[in-house]
Amino acid sequence: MYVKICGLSEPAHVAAAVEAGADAIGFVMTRSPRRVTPERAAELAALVPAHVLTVGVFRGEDPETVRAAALTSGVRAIQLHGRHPHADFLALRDLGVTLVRAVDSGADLRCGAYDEDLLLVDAPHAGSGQPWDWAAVRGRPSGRWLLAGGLSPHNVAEATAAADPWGVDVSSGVEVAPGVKDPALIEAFLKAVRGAR
Ligand SMILES: O=C(O)c1ccccc1N[C@@H]1O[C@H](COP(=O)(O)O)[C@@H](O)[C@H]1O
Repeated sequence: MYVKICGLSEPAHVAAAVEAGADAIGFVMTRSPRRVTPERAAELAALVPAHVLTVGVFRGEDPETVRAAALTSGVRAIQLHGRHPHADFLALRDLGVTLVRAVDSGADLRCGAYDEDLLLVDAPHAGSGQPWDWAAVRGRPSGRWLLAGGLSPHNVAEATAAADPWGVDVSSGVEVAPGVKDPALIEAFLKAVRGAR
């Protein structure tokens, strides 16, 4: 099971996620309690070994703004929330990074329908930490897709059993306060996922 830990802003928490075995690490570069500047994301991304994917998270920004932030930060993937049109994914294709389309369950759930590489199926309010009806998407997404939205060390096994995703993504569920990660919760999340299958 592929695991992304999102919304990191401190070197110690990046190290904790890498040490725990995360496959991908996200830096939020849009309005959020977890927001980091592209320059800060670059400092954090430099601490991440090559086998771990670095992801810049955006919501609703135009492709040129996303492009500039991705180039400054050096992230190797771009995650777009907010029902971006297909044209926005095509406009970023030449960057040569992994493109992640983040949607709620009412969207087109075919990974690749917008020329993205990964699909992320999230709660209606991304980053809110609110669990939702994960079972409702079981069997609907196609291709490589991540389940997100209200996951935590306590419920991720239940969520993966319900939705049968290719991977999972967590932010609030490994925090002690909005934007404040807890290394012990990051480790517990990875253990819960790896033990879930
Ligand atoms: O984390 C945020 O604040 C955020 C802001 C804007 C877009 C996406 C955001 N986070 C993403 O939300 C999901 C799940 O978060 P949670 O575990 O429910 O808190 C995850 O993909 C984050 O990347």
